[in-house]
Amino acid sequence: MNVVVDFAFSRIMELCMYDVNDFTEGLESNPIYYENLQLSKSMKTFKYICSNIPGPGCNMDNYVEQFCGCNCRPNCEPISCPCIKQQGLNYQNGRLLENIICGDSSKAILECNSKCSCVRACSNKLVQNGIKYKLEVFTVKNKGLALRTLETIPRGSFVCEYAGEIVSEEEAIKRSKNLTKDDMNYLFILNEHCASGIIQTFIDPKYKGNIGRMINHSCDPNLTMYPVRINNSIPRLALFANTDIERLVELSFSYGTSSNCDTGNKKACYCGTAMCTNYLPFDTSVFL
Ligand SMILES: C[S@@+](CC[C@H](N)C(=O)[O-])C[C@H]1O[C@@H](n2cnc3c(N)ncnc32)[C@H](O)[C@@H]1O
Repeated sequence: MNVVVDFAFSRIMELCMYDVNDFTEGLESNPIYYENLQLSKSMKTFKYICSNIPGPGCNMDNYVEQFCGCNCRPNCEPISCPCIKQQGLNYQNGRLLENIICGDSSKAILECNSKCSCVRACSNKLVQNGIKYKLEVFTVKNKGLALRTLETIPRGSFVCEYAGEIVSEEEAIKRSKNLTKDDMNYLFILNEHCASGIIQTFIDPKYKGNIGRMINHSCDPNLTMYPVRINNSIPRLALFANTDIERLVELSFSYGTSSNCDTGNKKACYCGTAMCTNYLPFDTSVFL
């Protein structure tokens, strides 16, 4: 009991002492700095969270711990661990497997969970252990704020999640209705194609979110997003390096493929890559 109290006390002390320029308010294991930035109005009421939380309309039934745990100790072996055997191997040496990076985007990534007996450093626990690389928020012409790395990130490494409030479709539509062409859009709609149809997950880090909300779109991105499941069926949107990323390079992922709107909401893309399609991808389904 004392240990728990001591731990809680030292955590409170840590939080009281976090650097004022730490975007994560001391909540991530490494501070993520931003200096001399013009923060938009919405940033002043923004609350940092490390991973998804249920927002308005979220189905709480999906939030309970749903998966069984393994009894592997201390680490999991691919041939014997039931979690790995269920969905296949995901990581090797702390990186996403090459065959997943090279295109098996349909593979379900299931990590060991809080019911498992394996250690925190288990080879099947990566996303849940949080951000490892030193990152920095900075400003880019025409794109607003952005995120870059302060150290080299090898291909296949986990960088961060795109985390926010999980909201219902109705709430997503409500939040999108008031957006003008000039507003930044943070709502991400994940469409997962499965045997029973398309499962949609609406993640909005506008008011409550993690550092992933600072990452801009690129038509030739250096990060790729994979849905990862840990304790329940709600996907965590994990961003992995799809190439070696040098120090000070801006991090980017593709917001999607569709730019199928003629609603006047089309927004110019300033990713500046040779592959640029000139417009940001745009999912019209919630902009009715
Ligand atoms: C998730 S936010 C990214 C962080 C944002 N730049 C900020 O300052 O908070 C998405 C918004 O950033 C801007 N953005 C992202 N990528 C862009 C790009 N390639 N070109 C132009 N604007 C971009 C758009 O306004 C978009 O709606």
